[in-house]
Amino acid sequence: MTDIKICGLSTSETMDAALAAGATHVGLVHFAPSPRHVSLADASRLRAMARGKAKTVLLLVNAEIDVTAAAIEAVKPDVIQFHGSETPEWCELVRKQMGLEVWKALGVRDLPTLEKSVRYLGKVDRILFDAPATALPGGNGTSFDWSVLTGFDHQIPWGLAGGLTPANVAGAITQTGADLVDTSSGVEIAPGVKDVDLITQFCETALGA
Ligand SMILES: O=C(O)c1ccccc1NCC(=O)[C@H](O)[C@H](O)COP(=O)(O)O
Repeated sequence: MTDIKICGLSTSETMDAALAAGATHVGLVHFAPSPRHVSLADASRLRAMARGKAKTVLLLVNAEIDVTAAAIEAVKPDVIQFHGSETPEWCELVRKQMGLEVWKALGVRDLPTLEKSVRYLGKVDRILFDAPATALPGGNGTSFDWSVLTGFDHQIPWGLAGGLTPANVAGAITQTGADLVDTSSGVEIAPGVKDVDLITQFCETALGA
């Protein structure tokens, strides 16, 4: 069965919807320029709702070490997702020092980008293949050409992100064989405004694929 991450949750109502619909992972964005940014206090409150029901993924972008440590200490996520230009060495350091699951997002343009992921082998728990950064490092609602994934020798568990919606997620799973699908703007009615019905539809469709 494919794991499902609903990213960029910021309200109790939409967190409840994601948990009720069967999301395996819920994402909290702590990155001030994002319309989905949540404070550490709000992230901690939302994290408590998910405890024991889904894994909480805290998302940071090129954060300094003190900010990273403070965020992990405050929110106590199950997973930290790095969505900037964090190096394999940085990911490994955080994974060892903080003792939690570490994911690295990579914006995919072509096969060489996929090949870059191998540098993270043994240093992260999952690679998230996303569309390349545009206005924001992620959460832009754009897809990449999934055909580059065909035949690639994945050495690290991976997930698929970028422009996934209730309408295309089943096809994405069938085409790519992703172990995890991740959506943010595909379940929104405006940037940062999640919709309960779209969250439910996305999860139902992904679970049925
Ligand atoms: O969601 C954001 O606002 C965001 C901001 C900065 C870095 C990453 C961000 N999101 C990361 C995610 O994991 C998204 O779910 C992923 O990029 C897919 O987004 P979308 O194409 O909107 O479904």
